[in-house]
Order: sequence, then C-alpha cells, then structure tokens
Amino acid sequence: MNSTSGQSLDLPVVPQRRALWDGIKGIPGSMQLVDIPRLQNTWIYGYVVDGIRYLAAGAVVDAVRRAFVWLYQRVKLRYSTSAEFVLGDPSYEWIVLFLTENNVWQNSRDFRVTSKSSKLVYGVSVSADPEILGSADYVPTYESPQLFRWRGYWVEVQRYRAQIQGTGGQPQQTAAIFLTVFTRNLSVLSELVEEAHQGYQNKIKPYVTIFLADSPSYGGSFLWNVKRKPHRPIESIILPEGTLDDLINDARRFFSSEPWYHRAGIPHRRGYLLYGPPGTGKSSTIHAVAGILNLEIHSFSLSSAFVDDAFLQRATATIPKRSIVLVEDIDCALPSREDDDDSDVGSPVRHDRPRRSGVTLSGLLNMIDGIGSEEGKLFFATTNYIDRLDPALMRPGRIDRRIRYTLATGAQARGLYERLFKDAEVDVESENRPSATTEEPLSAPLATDLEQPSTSGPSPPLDISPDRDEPIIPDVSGVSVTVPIATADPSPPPPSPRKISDGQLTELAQQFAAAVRDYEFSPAELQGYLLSNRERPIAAAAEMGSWVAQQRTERQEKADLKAERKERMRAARAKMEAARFHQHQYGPYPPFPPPLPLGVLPPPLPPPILSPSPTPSPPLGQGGDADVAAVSPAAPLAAPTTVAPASPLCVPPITMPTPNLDQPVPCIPKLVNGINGTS
Ligand SMILES: Nc1ncnc2c1ncn2[C@@H]1O[C@H](COP(=O)(O)OP(=O)(O)OP(=O)(O)O)[C@@H](O)[C@H]1O
Repeated sequence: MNSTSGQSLDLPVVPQRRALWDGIKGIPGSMQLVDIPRLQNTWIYGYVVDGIRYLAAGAVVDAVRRAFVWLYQRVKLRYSTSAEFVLGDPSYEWIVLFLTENNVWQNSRDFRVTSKSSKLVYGVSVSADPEILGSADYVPTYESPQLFRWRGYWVEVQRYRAQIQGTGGQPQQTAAIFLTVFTRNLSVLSELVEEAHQGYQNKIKPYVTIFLADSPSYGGSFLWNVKRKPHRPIESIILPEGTLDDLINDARRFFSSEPWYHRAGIPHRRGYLLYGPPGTGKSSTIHAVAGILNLEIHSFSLSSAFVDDAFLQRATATIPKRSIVLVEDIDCALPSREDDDDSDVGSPVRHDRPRRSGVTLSGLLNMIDGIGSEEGKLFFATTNYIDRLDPALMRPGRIDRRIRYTLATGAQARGLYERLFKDAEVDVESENRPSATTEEPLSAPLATDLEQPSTSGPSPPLDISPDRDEPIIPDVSGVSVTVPIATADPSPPPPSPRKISDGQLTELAQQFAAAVRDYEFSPAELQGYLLSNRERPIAAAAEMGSWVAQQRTERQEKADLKAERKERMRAARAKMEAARFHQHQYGPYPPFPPPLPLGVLPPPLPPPILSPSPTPSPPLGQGGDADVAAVSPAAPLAAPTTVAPASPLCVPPITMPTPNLDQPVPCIPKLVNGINGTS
C-alpha cells in the first residue's frame, strides 16, 4: 500500500518502483507500460518537478551573475588603469611592501612565509610579540581580490599565477600581482608606483639589497632571489690607507659625470676587478661601497649550472640603473683562451680544469658590453687568480681599475684587533677561561707566571688571590688592568668587568700584531682567531704567539703531505710510462696457441727455470719501490726461450717468439686495476 497518495494500488511500493524502471528501460518485466496519470500521484513525481524548478532558478541566477561580471569587466576596462608586477622583478618587492604598509593584507588569509635574512620586516607581523616569531617573514599573497582606498581612489589588488619566458625560451610559471586603480587618469597609477618605490627605498635605506641570480625552484621562476644585509661600516674594513677612499671617490665621480659620458659617446659604465687571496676583504669592500653609495647589488655566480649566456643576457637586462653588477670568482667558470692554448704545450693543471658553467667567454663579454649593462652601472668582478683571466676580459672599458688585495700586514692586524676590541670589557673570569681554539685548558693560576710574561706561549692566568687588594691582570706586554675587589669577605663576589682604555687597546693591538709576520695570514684568519677570543682581549694578544706557532706547524704538515702526495703521483706516472715503454718495445703479449682438437693432449711444458732472487718480492701493491723494480729486468736468462718470473708482478712463464740474446728480456708488469697491481 502506498500511504502517501491515499489511493490503493495493486502493487506494493518496491515492486512499483521496479515496474517504473523496467518500463522506462523497456525491459520486459511484470509491467510493460508505465501508467503516467497514475504516477502523477506518486512521491517521485514531486521530486522531478521540484528538480526542474531549481534548475531553472539556478540558470537564471547564473545568467544574472555572468551579466554582472560582463558589465563589471566593461566598466573596469573603461574606467580603470591597471599594472602587473611579476615576481622576481624588483618592482614586485616595492608593491608588496606598499600593500603591507597600507594594511591591505588585513583581509588576506594566504601568506608566503620566508625565512628572515635581516632585521627588516618585509611582510606583516602575525604576532603581537615580535620576539616570538622573529625568524619568519609573512608576506600576504593576495590570492583573492582585495579592494582598498588610496588617496580617494578605489584600488583592487589580486595575485595570480603567470607565465614568463624562462631559461632557454621555455615558458615558466611564476606569480604576479595585478593592480587596478578605478580611474581613467593614468598619472594616479604612476604616482602609486612611485610612492611604492620611494617607500621601499626609505625602508631599505639601512640595508644593502642583494639580488642573487637564481634558478627556477619548486615550479616557480625566481630570476632574482632577494637578500638584505645591514650596511657594512666602511671603517670596519682595514685596508692600506687610501684604498677605499679612492674607490668610493672614483665611483662617485662616475655617477656624477653621466652627461660627460653621453657627450663623449662612451657607454656609461665602469668596471672594477678586485683580486687577491681568499679572505682579504674583496666582497666586504663591495658591500661597503654599495651601502655608502646606496646601490643595489645584482650578483651572479657563473659556476651555477643554470647560468648560461642567455640567462646572463636576460638577467642583466632587468638590472635597474644605479646598481652594482657583481660577478664573484670570475675565474671559476671560464678557463681563459690562454689556458686553452696551454693545452697544446701540456700544462697539466690548467688543461685538466673543467668548464663548470654554460657561460662562454663571449657570453660574458657580451654581458659586460651589452645594452643591459650600460646606463650607470658599476661592474665588479672578484678573483683569487688574476693570471687565469683572459686579457679580453680585462681590457679598459670592461675593467677600468684593478685593486689588489694582499694577506694582512702588521698595520692591518693592529687595525683588526682595535676594531674588534674597541670598547671591550675585561672580565677576569673570561680571561682565565681557556681559549676556544686551545684544546687543553690552561693550567691553574700561578703567581710565578706573572713575573715572566711571554709573548709566544699561552697567556699567564690572572692572579685573583685574596691577599691582594686588587687582582692584577698579568702584564704580558706592559699592559695591566686592575679590577677592584672587596677584601673583607672570604668569598668575594666576582669583580665586575672593566672597559679597556684607549691606551691599553693600542698596546694590546701592538702586542698582537708583533706576533705575526707581514703577509702571512689573511685578515679573515686573524678575525677568526680574534672572534674565538672575543671575551678575552688580553689573553687573545698574549696567546697570539702560540696560535701562530700552531698555524705554522699545521701549514708545514699540510705542505709535507702535499709534497708527499705529489711525489707519489710522480712515481706512479713514471711507472706507467715505463710500462708503456716496454709494451711499445716488445709488443703485446704473444697470442695464445690455437685450441687443440678434441681428444689430443697438450705436450708437457718444460719445467720453468727459476732465477735465484736475493730478496723476496713484496706482495702486490705494497712496496712502492719493489713495484717499480718489477718493471726492470730481473735476472739473466738461463734458457733462451723462457722468461722466469722475478716478482709476483710478472706474468707466468711464457715462450717468447724471438728471443734476443743480446739483451736481457724484462718482465712485463701485470697491470690490474691500476698501476701497481692493487685491486
Ligand atoms: N681587510 C679586511 N678588513 C676587515 N675585515 C676583513 C678584511 N678582509 C677580510 N675580512 C673579514 O673576513 C671575512 C671574509 O672577507 P671577504 O668575504 O670580504 O673576503 P674575500 O676576499 O671576498 O674572500 P673570497 O675571495 O674567499 O671571497 C669577512 O668576515 C670580513 O669581515
């Protein structure tokens, strides 16, 4: 019975549905035809009708929505101006900062989280307490459109995925911000962009912005990876007097003489090459110059696998005016043309040096000379090996000035010490603590040490015996620092740290510098030592002598090891040559005799005649000299056709095809897995 219709039907509900289904599908069953008028009164009819009504209503709503969007787009196109900012371009950074400053992010629920590389808060602060989340930057992504008012105009911002031409012309995915200002006045948009740029410049003033040429990562395309570093104070770089001032004045003159360059028809760019050993301050100089002249650095690493000529061209074209174009370790990627020529004369070191990037010399020259590198840009290159650079790279116009960096002089060592310990505090406890570079802790305080200060050994520990009124920090260089302590208390509180005076600082710095020879250590090495003794200025100066001695020993050991390795290589090469010589002289091993027919036994071999060996041969690969000796003739032959093995390196006795009785027949070394038979 169907209880909903109120009518009585012959079939129960479930068979009735089945009958309907069968009728529709035309499957023969209990009912062949569906009785429609009867079905009108069933529950299913109501569902169908309601469904059709909803569909119709949905279609109407959708049509209205589409009409509205269409209208909105028409109005937007007609009464708005828009701009696109692509991720990787510096302007993207301006606009993100502008939006952040204008609190547009408030409705945003999507953030790009990046690790913070400087104190600059670039995105938004998601926590009230900046200490809690200080390591990450939350930059709103504006995935959904956001509307805000700026100077009385409505502005819409939306971020979306865009496609740009990537490395090798391949399209690559990246992100872009699309900004629409609802006005037909184009100047409003340009004012907004200019304000964004100005705000960005003001915000980053205390920082040097470094754009590192980067490869596409996780599906996106980052042409430039942005980092910021606080300005490096120029006085923190200790170089021979006048070096930095000259450089800065030269760069200033260059920027102020743009009209002159144009009048003279010379491209407005200037190139500097900073060369010298590692850790002598080349990169630091460039950062300091960028800070002083308020320039951005666009840095390339030519040894990166993704950097090729096309990449260089594309990247330099995006570098704005008043920037530094920096190529670090320019020698790494490019063997010079002279190196290539060297290969003819067999220079092993240079010949073996592989090319490590897709950049060619001409690609690099084009980058320096090209359109993108003109217009007020400084080109800086650094290298540890100036002799490896191609002369074409260094011609004036590409490199206008070369600045040489050397290992530290005494004056530089003094300057480094003074820079690091200026206004330092002397703390007795820290001074007595062993240095981080010293493996053994210093011995217990001894009063006798105080009388015989030494400039080469570890510093004498401090005397803080209670029978003195004041502990005297040992005068290791004529410098003594007195720290007042209380006398009455048997366990006096530790004396409070005292500032080093200027006079003491100078004396300590002199003591420190006296322990090193000129041009022996790089400033970076000296800085490393001083940093490990940051809280012990007096001990740092006193212990410098022992550190220097230790460094010299280590260097000597390294040099000995290197020489030994070189000697081993030379011996191995000589052995190889000898083996080749003998192969060449006596031909390859004789061919094996043809196989015997089945059933025929081989003739018995004559017994080998063993020559007496005065000393037993060492096992394979163990005695370097013995292995070499195996190449030389072993013993006079007792039989004209048989060679006796003189060492395990010899092949088993073989019958020589044409014995030469005038010469002793040598053993042919068995070359297995290398040159000396080791496996
Ligand atoms: N002349 C210097 N004055 C002050 N600090 C220096 C000097 N030279 C090096 N340093 C310090 O040593 C460290 C390394 O310096 P930097 O990176 O500038 O050397 P570099 O010559 O560029 O080395 P590399 O050739 O290996 O790139 C820095 O922390 C820097 O502070």
